[in-house]
Amino acid sequence: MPLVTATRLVKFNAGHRVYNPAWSDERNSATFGKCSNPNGHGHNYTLEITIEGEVDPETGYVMDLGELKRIAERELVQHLDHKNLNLDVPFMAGTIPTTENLVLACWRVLAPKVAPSRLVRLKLWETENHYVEYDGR
Ligand SMILES: Nc1nc2c(c(=O)[nH]1)N=C([C@H](O)[C@H](O)COP(=O)(O)OP(=O)(O)OP(=O)(O)O)CN2
Repeated sequence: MPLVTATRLVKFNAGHRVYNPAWSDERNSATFGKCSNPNGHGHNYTLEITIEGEVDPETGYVMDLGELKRIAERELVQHLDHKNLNLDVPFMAGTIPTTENLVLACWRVLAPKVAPSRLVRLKLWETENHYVEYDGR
């Protein structure tokens, strides 16, 4: 059977301070620049979620993208939206809240929830100018 991918976007906004707590303020500032501002800053994030599977002959769907939206909102968005990524989000605890660490955390949370489809790619936009991608490797 052919495998088809399907993608759903979800959006959330969140604040963070990008810094390594084991470092001095000077080293954080030299490494992370304005992103290490002690009072934080915020972003409007867009997460592109791509799943893969066989097309169900009865529905014509790989997976209902409305159902994928509901899963993503329940598992991710409600925990991230209007939150401080350094303080409020249990699945980000102990990590520097970079886009890379956030996409890895989103993968760990979401991958087990989309069966029998398979999560094959997450693309996370932090600003309109940059994004990271992860495919589970
Ligand atoms: N590899 C990464 N690099 C950077 C990350 C990251 O998560 N991974 N994050 C940041 C900061 O969070 C920063 O807030 C990004 O904002 P900004 O520099 O304003 O980003 P833009 O690309 O939109 O703006 P430009 O003016 O075009 O730089 C930095 N680096």
